[in-house]
Amino acid sequence: MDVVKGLYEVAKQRKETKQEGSYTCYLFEQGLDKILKKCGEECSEVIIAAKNGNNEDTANEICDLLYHLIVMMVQAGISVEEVEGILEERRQKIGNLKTFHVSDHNT
Ligand SMILES: N=c1c2ncn([C@@H]3O[C@H](COP(=O)(O)OP(=O)(O)OP(=O)(O)O)[C@@H](O)[C@H]3O)c2ncn1[C@@H]1O[C@H](COP(=O)(O)O)[C@@H](O)[C@H]1O
Repeated sequence: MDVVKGLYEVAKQRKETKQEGSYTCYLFEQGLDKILKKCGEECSEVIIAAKNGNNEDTANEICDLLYHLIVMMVQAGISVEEVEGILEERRQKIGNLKTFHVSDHNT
């Protein structure tokens, strides 16, 4: 989470203070639609890389996706602590597999 927090802080600073040549500033200038479009695009690239079985490419695409998700979180005002809290709550819970009955599926 430290790397994520560090990246989040940089993105927050970019939103507050314009910086020449900053891709993050460019995203904030373009707005939410552009940021969300990039999240979708990067998500598709993760899927294709994973399908192709190249772990190095997949890891790189995951980093692109994480970065764009962090920019989206800053834009929306969702803190890293908020996400961390939910993950921590879920970590306490085990046996999450929902039981499946054929009769449930047919209704
Ligand atoms: N982690 C990243 C990061 N990951 C990906 N990218 C950029 O995301 C872009 C995605 O590439 P694409 O080809 O999909 O997009 P594009 O064609 O360049 O642009 P558009 O499609 O959005 O118009 C590239 O320009 C990457 O450089 C990132 N840009 C910035 N960061 C972090 O943000 C920090 C601040 O960066 P700046 O805001 O540029 O100073 C950096 O130090 C990094 O830590």
